[in-house]
Amino acid sequence: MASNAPVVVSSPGKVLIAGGYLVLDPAYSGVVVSTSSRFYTVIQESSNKSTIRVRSPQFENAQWSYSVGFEPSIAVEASSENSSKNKFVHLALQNTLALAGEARGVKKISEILSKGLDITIVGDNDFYSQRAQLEALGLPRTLSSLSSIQPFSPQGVSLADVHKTGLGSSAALITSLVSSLLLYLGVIPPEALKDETHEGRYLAHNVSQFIHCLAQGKIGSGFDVSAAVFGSHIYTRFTPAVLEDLMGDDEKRARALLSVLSTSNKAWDHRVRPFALPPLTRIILADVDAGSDTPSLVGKVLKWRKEDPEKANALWNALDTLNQTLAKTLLHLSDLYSKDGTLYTRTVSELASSKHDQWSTQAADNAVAASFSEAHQISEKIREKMREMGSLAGVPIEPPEQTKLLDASISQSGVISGGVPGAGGYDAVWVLVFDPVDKQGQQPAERIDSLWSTYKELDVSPLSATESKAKGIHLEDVNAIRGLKELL
Ligand SMILES: Nc1ncnc2c1ncn2[C@@H]1O[C@H](COP(=O)(O)OP(=O)(O)O)[C@@H](O)[C@H]1O
Ligand SMILES: C[C@@](O)(CCOP(=O)(O)OP(=O)(O)O)CC(=O)O
Repeated sequence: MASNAPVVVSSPGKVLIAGGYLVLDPAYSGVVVSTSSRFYTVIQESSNKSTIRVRSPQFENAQWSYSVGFEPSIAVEASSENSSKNKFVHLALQNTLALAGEARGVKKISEILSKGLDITIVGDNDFYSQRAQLEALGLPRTLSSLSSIQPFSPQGVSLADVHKTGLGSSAALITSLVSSLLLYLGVIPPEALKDETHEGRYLAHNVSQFIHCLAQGKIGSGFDVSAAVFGSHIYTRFTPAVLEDLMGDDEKRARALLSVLSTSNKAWDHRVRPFALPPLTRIILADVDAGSDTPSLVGKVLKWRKEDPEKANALWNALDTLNQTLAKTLLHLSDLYSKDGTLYTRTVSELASSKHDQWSTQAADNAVAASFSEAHQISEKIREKMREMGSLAGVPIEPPEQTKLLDASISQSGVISGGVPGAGGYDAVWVLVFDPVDKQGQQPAERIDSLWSTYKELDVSPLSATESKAKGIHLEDVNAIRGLKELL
């Protein structure tokens, strides 16, 4: 695929709307929504022989040079002149190039790299808190203010100091970087990034999943990488054993990269089942300025599960049933839309201007209203169980401050449901609102926007993301992405 035109590959961020903690266990599944906010990797040919230069122009001190050696095997070495390190980028280059060498032969890869590469990486503004930008512009923290910030806005800090919003920057970054390299080096064809079921996409998944685990130093559930590759879906994790051999030992890694990561390796047993939010709805995410440390929450919940397996398993089974019912109900709404779009569209317009506790009148003889009402009730039960898990494990999964914010949000007219994403904690919430075709009067999204921007008890800032319907990794045209070409 090496050519003079830049290769641009994007990958979306994620929100785990149901299945936090449970998704760590292959016996359960999580519902993950991919976001319109994406990471973009641009690869251009350079004139520096066997040198790879990587830039992240949104950050200070974020330019790294690597030399590539081909004898006795492919080795990517960071230049001693680099003023900072980027472990994620370095491991992605080393392992993707090594795998490409195995797949296509080292000679072929050295030919492609004979001119060197210039790589630019950027993430949409949503991945990093825009509070400082809004303040500098004198703008309130609203959805419309966010649209006035320049794309890929410079953060004025180094990567180590940036405030992340929880959309999974490292998973989206690794996935877009690995996929763009696989494409550039001719390991996968462009079709792999267009066709949802192409084998090349599965390879991009396995390689990205592995490199992300290696960079994080642990084998996580992988729902974030999976969302970056496949878009919104119901995710069941892979058994960690598939990656164990590659994790520690450099020797084994050098010998077995392709055989372990190959799509023909039956040990990859993750499952990706279709999911999408219902038509005429919109997810709205908030970054709450009160951080939580996901690994420490996870550690405590897993410790509790080990200590009190009977209670924990009963709670997890009950939660899983609710999570799967929520997914089914939301998917059923898409079916109802396909069967009778007129009824669906009219019902959404009606429900959009009333609160959830008033929907029961319509629900009696209207399947669309009944399903939305059910979705509301199930997600409230999920919140209840997540709070129960938090109090049993002694961790703030949906702490009282977040309960208050969510209750105030969900009681607005036209709001279907909400919760704390992923591991929960203090740092984020999501809500699902109606987005009707006929937009008369104040819209549900505007109600949320106004509630959050005047909310006094927590510092809440919306993100601009909606659900990405483009299924995961996407091959882009550099001219079609606002603000991208100017950064190259
Ligand atoms: N724009 C970027 N350019 C290069 N590397 C990035 C960028 N954004 C994030 N990263 C990499 O991802 C790492 C952050 O990973 P992590 O703390 O796991 O974040 P997250 O929770 O968002 O996935 C950074 O240290 C850096 O290596
Ligand atoms: C607890 C979990 O199941 C979900 C965590 O989801 P988050 O979206 O909260 O994760 P971070 O991106 O690390 O903040 C752990 C896991 O599945 O890895």
